Amino acid sequence: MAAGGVDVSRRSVAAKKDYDFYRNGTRDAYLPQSGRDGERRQFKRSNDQDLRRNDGRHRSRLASDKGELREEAEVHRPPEKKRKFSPVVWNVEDKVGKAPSREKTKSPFPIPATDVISIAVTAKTSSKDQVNGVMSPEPGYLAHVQPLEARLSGKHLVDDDLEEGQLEEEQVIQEPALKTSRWETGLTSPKEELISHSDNVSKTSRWNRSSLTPECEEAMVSEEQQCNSSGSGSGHRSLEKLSADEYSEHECCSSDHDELETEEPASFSEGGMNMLFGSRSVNNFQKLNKINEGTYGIVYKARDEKTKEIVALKKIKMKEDRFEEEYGFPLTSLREINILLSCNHPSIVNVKEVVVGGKNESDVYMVMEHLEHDLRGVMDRMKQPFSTSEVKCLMMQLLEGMKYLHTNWIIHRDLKPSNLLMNNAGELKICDFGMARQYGSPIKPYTQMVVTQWYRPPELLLGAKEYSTAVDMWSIGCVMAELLSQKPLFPGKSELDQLQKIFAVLGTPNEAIWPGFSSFPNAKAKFPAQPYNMLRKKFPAISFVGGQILSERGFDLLNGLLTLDPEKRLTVEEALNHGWFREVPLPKSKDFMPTFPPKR
Ligand SMILES: Nc1ncnc2c1ncn2[C@@H]1O[C@H](COP(=O)(O)OP(=O)(O)OP(=O)(O)O)[C@@H](O)[C@H]1O
Repeated sequence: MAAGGVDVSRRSVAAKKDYDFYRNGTRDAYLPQSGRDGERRQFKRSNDQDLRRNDGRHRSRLASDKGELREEAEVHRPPEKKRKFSPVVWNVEDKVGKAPSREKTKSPFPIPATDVISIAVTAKTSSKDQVNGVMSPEPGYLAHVQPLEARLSGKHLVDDDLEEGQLEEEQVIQEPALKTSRWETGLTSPKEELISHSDNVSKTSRWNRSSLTPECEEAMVSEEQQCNSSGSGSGHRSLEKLSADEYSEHECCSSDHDELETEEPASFSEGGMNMLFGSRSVNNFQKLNKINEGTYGIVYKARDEKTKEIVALKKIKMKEDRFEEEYGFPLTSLREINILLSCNHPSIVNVKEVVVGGKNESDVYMVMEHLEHDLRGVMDRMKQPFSTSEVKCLMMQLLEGMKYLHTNWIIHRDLKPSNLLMNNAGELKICDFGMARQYGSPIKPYTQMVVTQWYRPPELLLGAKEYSTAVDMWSIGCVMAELLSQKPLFPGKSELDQLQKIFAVLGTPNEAIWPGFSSFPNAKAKFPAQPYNMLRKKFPAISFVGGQILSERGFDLLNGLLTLDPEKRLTVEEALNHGWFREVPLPKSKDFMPTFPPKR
């Protein structure tokens, strides 16, 4: 194989042999029928097209041509999913760019002013950027809690009064609308239908935009400063300016700082978000010990005094300094609560309710099911890596959870071992949805400053602004590698170092390997030429020293997840259907997964 000029495209038949060599280090070692390509071919026969659509991987085909988009949009509607709550609605008003109508959105419930807890959701423009919302005066138990954005959205779910002409264009462009939300199987109750709206939402809000897609989520609260204030936020800088010691901590990741940078400037009037009316007090819980402290919250183990159930309480860290550019309730937490309240899957941590109180009356806590461990802690304490069948058990659960999210148009954007909880019943659950967001079509530019650096895919490191579910699949590949070897695969010290580490193992890409690579903003950096894929060396099929081995199929799955070109990277469906999970050793039953002593 000629170095540097090899087309290793998985779609290129002509280059297949070279490609096999590139992937495996040797031509002979690759057995297509038993490997992933075999699996993928088999899998694709059935519904490859649908899967790709469900997985948002066809984004590059979403051109601006309206006719084309209509066609795409029609097939984009995801299947209905079982969720805890049906409607999650963002700026439904904005589809026609009109100011909200108070008549239509007034809550039918009388709101006792004294009982309302007001939380300022603010951002760059501080006290100006506040949104009001009111939840119904029902008890704050989960079954009655409406997703927060819905409470904030300030608009009836379906605006029947919209003029046809006004909607038409948006419908053509962005069919998978939340107007007919993917979670909306019909409006379930008057309470869900009616969302009160603040008098204070400005007509000139930048969120009054014409979008019906799930990205409307962005529209509800200003978020510009979320990332910059975060202790772990890395902020976006060019690769050239980065040096290794700028990353003192590997867990650097920031929020959607610039996701709305193309939006109009915010203009909001004063207000409060009266969203927690009726929520229980945190005094109903006895705090037992602090489990962990993250960027956005402090997590406690606690006991529900009433039910005696052990739970995890995540206290949302408020941005308290009014003179800072942002203060108030962090958008990331709002997103996290909303998404987690909506999700219902065994591999996704269950948020039971939101409670308030504590030292400050306005403290907000998420009440979650409690899991004893996270994978980071477990791996740090294990004497040897998980066995192959244990890795399969964990990977299956992770992929099932991710399939649920991707099918519901949610990208997690921060998958890493510390965000994968595990209990002594062998269950794995995905947590920390602070970075998660919904996506839609056409894909809009999002911030690339997501995903903790070690688990961040090359397209983000190279500066891609348009991305989708493939970013999670890369992180899953990194997690799989770490589960097998018990050490991080790409522990980069800076973004540049991160890319160099990736290319050193997977090969330096070029236009043949990854069409479009050279047009990424950060692709101009001089990367050392590495023409071969060295991944197999790290995960050998045979070990003479008794180390972990990875079968041909296992390697094929790992290599498919860690594919540089996101267009060619495995989708969650493809990964789940991979033959590795069906070959011996089979995935271990959860009942037989190892248990671990509690953390000290
Ligand atoms: N439901 C839970 N049960 C037990 N432990 C949990 C639970 N949720 C979170 N934790 C622990 O708390 C840690 C931090 O939680 P989480 O990641 O949600 O906080 P965060 O502030 O968003 O963190 P980050 O800084 O990564 O964004 C997790 O890594 C995990 O160890």
